[in-house]
Amino acid sequence: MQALQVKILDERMRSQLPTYGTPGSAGLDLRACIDETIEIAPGQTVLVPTGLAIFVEDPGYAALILPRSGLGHKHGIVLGNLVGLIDSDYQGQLMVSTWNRGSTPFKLEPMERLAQLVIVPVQQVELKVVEEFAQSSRGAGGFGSTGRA
Ligand SMILES: O=c1ccn([C@H]2C[C@H](O)[C@@H](COP(=O)(O)OP(=O)(O)OP(=O)(O)O)O2)c(=O)[nH]1
Ligand SMILES: [Mg+2]
Repeated sequence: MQALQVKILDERMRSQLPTYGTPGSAGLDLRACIDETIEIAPGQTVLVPTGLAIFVEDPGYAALILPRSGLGHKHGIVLGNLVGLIDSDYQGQLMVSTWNRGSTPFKLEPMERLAQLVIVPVQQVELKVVEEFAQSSRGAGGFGSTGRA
C-alpha cells in the first residue's frame, strides 16, 4: 500500500484517522468536522470541513470525494458538486459540499462519516490537434444511439 501525506487540521481527527473499513474497501470515510449539529434543509447545500488536508503530490494520481451510498439513498445527502476532484497539488483542507437533495431536513452530527475519499490514477495528456480521426465503428453516435437499455 502506498503512503499518502496527511495534515491534521482538527485535533479530533488525530485519534480517528480514516481507515479502510474492510480489506477490499476503495474509500476512506471523511468525517464532518463541525462543532455543533447542523440542520440541512431540503435543497440546501453546506460546505463542511473534514479536519484533514492531503498532498497527493504525484500528478499521476488524484483523489475523488464521493457520497456514501447509505446517506445518499436513504437520506438524500449527496454532494453539491456531484463529485469532488482533489488535484494532486491541492494542499488545503478537504471540504465536502453537502447537498440535501431530499424532501426532509437532515441533522448532520459532529464527526459523523459524511463522504468518502478514493485515490485514483490519472493520465495527464498533451493535446495534439488533428483535422480527421481514424474512422471508428461508433463515429459520433452517442446519447442512446445504440438503443434503449
Ligand atoms: O469537493 C471538493 C472539490 C474540490 N476541493 C478542493 C480540492 C481541489 O483541488 C480544489 C479545486 O477544485 P476544482 O478544480 O474542482 O474547483 P474549481 O472551481 O475549478 O476551483 P479552482 O479554480 O481553485 O481550481 O478544491 C475540495 O476540497 N472538495
Ligand atoms: Mg479547477
